[in-house]
Amino acid sequence: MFNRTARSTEESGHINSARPSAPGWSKDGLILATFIAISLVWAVLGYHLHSLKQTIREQTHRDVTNISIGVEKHVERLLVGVDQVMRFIVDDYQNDPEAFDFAAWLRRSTSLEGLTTQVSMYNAAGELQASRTPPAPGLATFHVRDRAYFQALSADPNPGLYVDRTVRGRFTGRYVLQTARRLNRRDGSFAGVIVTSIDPNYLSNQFKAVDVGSQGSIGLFGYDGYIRARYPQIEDMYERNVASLNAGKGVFAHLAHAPTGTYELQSPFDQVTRVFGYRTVGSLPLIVTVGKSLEEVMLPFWDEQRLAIVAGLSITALLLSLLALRLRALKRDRLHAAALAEANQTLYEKEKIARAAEAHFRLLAENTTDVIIWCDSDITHKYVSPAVRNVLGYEPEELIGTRPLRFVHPDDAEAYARVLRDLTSGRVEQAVTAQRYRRKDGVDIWVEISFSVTREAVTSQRDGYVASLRDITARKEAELQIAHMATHDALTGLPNRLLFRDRLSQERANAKRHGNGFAVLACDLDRFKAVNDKLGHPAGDKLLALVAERLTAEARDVDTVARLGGDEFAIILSWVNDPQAASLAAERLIGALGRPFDIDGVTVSIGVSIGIALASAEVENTDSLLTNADIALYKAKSTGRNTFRFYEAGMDAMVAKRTNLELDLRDALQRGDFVLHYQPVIDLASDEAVGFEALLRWQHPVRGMVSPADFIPLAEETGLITTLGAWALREACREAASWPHDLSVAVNVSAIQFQQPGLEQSVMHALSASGLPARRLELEITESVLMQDAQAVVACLHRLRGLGVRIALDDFGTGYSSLSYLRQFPFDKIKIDRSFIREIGDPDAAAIVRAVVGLGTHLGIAITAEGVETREQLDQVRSEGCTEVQGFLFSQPLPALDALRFIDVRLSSAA
Ligand SMILES: Nc1nc2c(ncn2[C@@H]2O[C@@H]3COP(=O)(O)O[C@H]4[C@@H](O)[C@H](n5cnc6c(=O)[nH]c(N)nc65)O[C@@H]4COP(=O)(O)O[C@H]3[C@H]2O)c(=O)[nH]1
Repeated sequence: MFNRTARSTEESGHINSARPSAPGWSKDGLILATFIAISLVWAVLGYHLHSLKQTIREQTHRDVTNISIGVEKHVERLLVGVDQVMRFIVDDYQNDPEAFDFAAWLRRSTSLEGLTTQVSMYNAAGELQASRTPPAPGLATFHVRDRAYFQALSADPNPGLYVDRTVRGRFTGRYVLQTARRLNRRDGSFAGVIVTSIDPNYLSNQFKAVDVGSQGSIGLFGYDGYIRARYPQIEDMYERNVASLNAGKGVFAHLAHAPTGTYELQSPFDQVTRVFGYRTVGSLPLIVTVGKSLEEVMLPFWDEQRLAIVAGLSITALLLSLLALRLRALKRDRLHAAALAEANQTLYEKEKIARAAEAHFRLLAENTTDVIIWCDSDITHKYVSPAVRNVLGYEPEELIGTRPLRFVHPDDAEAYARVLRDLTSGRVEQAVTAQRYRRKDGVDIWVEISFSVTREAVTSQRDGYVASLRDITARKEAELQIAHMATHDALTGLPNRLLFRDRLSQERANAKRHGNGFAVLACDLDRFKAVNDKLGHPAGDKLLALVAERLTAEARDVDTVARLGGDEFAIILSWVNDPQAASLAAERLIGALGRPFDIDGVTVSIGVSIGIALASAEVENTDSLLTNADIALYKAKSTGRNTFRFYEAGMDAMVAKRTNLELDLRDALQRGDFVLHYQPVIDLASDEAVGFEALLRWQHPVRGMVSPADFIPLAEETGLITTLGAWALREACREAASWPHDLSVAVNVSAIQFQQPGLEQSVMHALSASGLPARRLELEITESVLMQDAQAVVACLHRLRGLGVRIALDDFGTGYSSLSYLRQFPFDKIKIDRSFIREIGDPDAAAIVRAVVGLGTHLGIAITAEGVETREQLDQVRSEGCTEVQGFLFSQPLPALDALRFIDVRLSSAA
């Protein structure tokens, strides 16, 4: 187009002096032609502006449609992910309501953290049964019978997921988006509901990451017209019904005609007119809207319009001048023949005008940020505007004579060639396409190109194409980022639960096709919580990232390593046909995570427990595979950690039994089913009771008295020992404060209590609350306490000793390197384990007791013999030099009242 103009300019310059000006033109004809030309110029400019406006508008409609697809998919994945977990919980509950363990589900479903603020369960009367976070004191009796979801789910025996309004939550008073599912009893009757409270701010923040311009908006609505989440947020937005606010013109008016589409609307909230794309969210009763400000997207248009008006006015002025000149020339022609020279001059002026006109058109093309291109009918570049320097890094001249396909990324070349074929074959008049272009500096960028056919003015034959090309990399990257965010864990970059489940389905399809097996590994880090508590969350995050690196390094390319949430990872091992291959892989993973980690200069050691479920080509249900791997993981953790176990049939029942015991234990703590019994400690020099050892008893309403040997390990494993131990300390000190004659009380302290913060506070609190002098309290610890972080434990023991409390080493002789522990901390007492006393008739056992007594005497430590049952044993431990004894020979552990009576009897018999 521009080249053609240039050529004609040269030709007219050549005839300028030779050809008389427009012979045969009448005055009226000239005036008419000039006004037609002016009208044409304005018509062309008007048409150009009109089509540009249309293009921007249509492009914006396409943009908001594309972005709304991304946002809709993202929201759907999030909500379906939440619902998936709820469906698992509902299934698990309905399979066996009695064995159902809500707490265990919550621990396993850490993927809900962040997105959700609460997961809770209500009975058929709408009363709270359990929740992830306990209600604030004073809220314990609220009910949810008035909630819409409760009423809907209790009335409908077969409802799906119920998505409620965003309302103020009962637990926190903050706005939450509640989704709920119905729980049935075995007979199908209504048993209650499970409710997940989603943080609408979480969704708003995700929307914020999407580029919709500074005045754009993204909203999530329910079919009821209420806002579920929106960015930017507006005051009271959850209370406003958008359907009635925008009656007849908003998203709901359009939704009545089609589930997806676009529209334009002035927002009643901030009066901004936006182009909206809307879509229903999968099968959920929700709609997303994505809006871009019309004013914002039209900015390039207004610039272009200004330029066009300037150009139009200039051309008009020039044409009018030309007309005036021509009229004058005509007049002179008629006056005498010498007017020929003047007419030539007029021609020259005309030439100037034409040049100016071209210059103005060129100005238009050269001042837009889009690259304007004209190609001939062969799609060879004939004109390229200077904006190409910014967009592709080439000089315009470098592109002249080249063809577009040369610059396209090889992966996009085929699709692009198809579009160009559609144009050249005449199938279409216009085309808009987006693909990657390679810049001159080798960087690939995303560009969008709109082609329109141009036609020769006189014949209307196609003679080329005008194209405008713009850089849309930022928009594309935002779209790709949204897709990535929805399927990957932000911290480690590993696939998240959603993608993991997808890969699991693919793996199953592959296995079916090829007849191979595969394995699912559920991995849980050991001692991760301790690192997190001790070094803080940023250190915990770094550790998780390093763990992800090591797991990925151990896996093969065909395997999938995913982070399911918290310290929970999962791996799909492809093409695994025998357990041995899975064992080897698990051993490698345990070895890799067993090596110490360096976190900002601090060396940290953790471990990993792994549950393995093997899948054959016939496996039907991929969900059960992960559940089975989880059950095997549970078994691995309970049998010692840093190990792996395969899933075996029947494990579920065993896990359920253990889970029941754990639940019982938690209930017992709340009901106060624990008591302390007291076993007297006898001083061998005076034969007097000098104190009592406090021993826990569980008075179970059904099982009767449960031995601590049965429940202490479980309490340690579940962390309940911290609460239980603190209670035992308070209770023992309270009881001992009422004993006469400075009798002391010994309390067992578990190794786990040393790993948790707060042990010293518990001891100080028990002493100050009871008024018991610290010297009358003795803490009994076992060697296992010193086997953990010995330095930290010894420091803690010193601080406890600083309070005046005495420290005894319990069960001495049952560990591995007992004597070395005696060097680490100056204990006040050693208690020789009763297994040695039972065997004391045996010369070897007697020799060991003698050695310990010798060591104790040498270090000035009192020695207690535990489990003395017979007079012979008493005589022997006395002759070996023990200073104190405990055992059934004197008394079984006694309830508190009997212990007091025991003291009275001893005192009166001594008197
Ligand atoms: N066969 C026999 N046994 C005797 C004799 N004299 C005492 N015993 C038993 O030996 C155990 C001594 O406690 P332990 O070694 O600290 O061993 C305790 C201790 O490790 C743990 N435990 C008990 N109460 C607590 C507590 O409050 N906190 C912690 N962390 N552990 C506790 O449970 C273990 C078992 O406690 P119990 O079943 O009460 O068992 C007690 C006691 O009843 C005897 O002459 N013959």
